[in-house]
Amino acid sequence: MKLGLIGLGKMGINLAQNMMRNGNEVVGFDLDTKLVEEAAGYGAASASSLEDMVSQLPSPKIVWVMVPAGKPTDATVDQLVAALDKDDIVIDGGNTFWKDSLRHNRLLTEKGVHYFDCGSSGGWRGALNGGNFMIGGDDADVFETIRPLFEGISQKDGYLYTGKAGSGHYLKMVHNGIEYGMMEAIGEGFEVLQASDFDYDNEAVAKVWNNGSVVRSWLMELAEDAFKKDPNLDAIKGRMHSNGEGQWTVEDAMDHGIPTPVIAASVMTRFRSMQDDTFNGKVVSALRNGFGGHAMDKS
Ligand SMILES: O=C(O)[C@H](O)[C@@H](O)[C@H](O)[C@H](O)COP(=O)(O)O
Repeated sequence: MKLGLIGLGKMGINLAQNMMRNGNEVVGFDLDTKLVEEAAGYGAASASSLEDMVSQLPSPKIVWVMVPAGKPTDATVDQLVAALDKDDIVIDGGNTFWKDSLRHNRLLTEKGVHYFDCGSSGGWRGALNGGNFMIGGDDADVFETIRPLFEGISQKDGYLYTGKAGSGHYLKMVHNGIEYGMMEAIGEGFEVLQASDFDYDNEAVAKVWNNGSVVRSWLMELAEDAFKKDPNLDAIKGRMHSNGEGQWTVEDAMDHGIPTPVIAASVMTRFRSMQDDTFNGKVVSALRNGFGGHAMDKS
């Protein structure tokens, strides 16, 4: 099929190649013209604006949005509401917060445009070679018209139509909550090994665990790769950025009264990692000193 792709960053440009390799025609658009040229080098048709991209598509038009979640996706959806017509299709492949997806669904549906919220997993490698997709959307029949696209760009059994709008991005949010907890457990385990009385080779440990152990996994393979390049990760800081999905998972769990201590702790640990010092620590230190005369480290 022929479709427009907005957002040719590291996910989008790889997805474009994957789509074209699987028999689709892609019209690529990005605010960065260099990325549009790069996509053209892989065989995508170029668009100079979102409207130009839309004008190059046959009806019903299919547009895949692959821009950062939040304001950039909001702005893109607003433009698409203006540029598209009844029966056109929008697929948001980004990590949009599911309640924003519901709002986007409302905006597009009012115009008769079908909306699919698609959680995309597997990183840039998956986008390029076969990814994993969780797709929500109110109209199951319309999903059938875009199923062949997912059949081509996914790993075998690597996509799922999850039901009504919002359910795709919701599922991806929970996936990422799990991802936070798994990575935190791996990180903690290696920190214990680092501090132990024994002399472990991190790469060798990750490697042996990747061959038949219960904790073998893609994340452990990525750990093995990282330790191979830098045995004690001396070149990087332990600051853990986050895009929000772990936090959203915990917030939604709390709304439902569901305890998620592992995911919650992993979110808090990420936040703590971004601070050089804490006011909390200063307060506790001052209190210990107050009641027990315990030592305080001066700043
Ligand atoms: O499944 C995936 O392929 C990843 O989860 C991907 O979506 C992305 O790398 C995360 O959004 C990072 O999320 P954090 O920045 O919150 O760790």
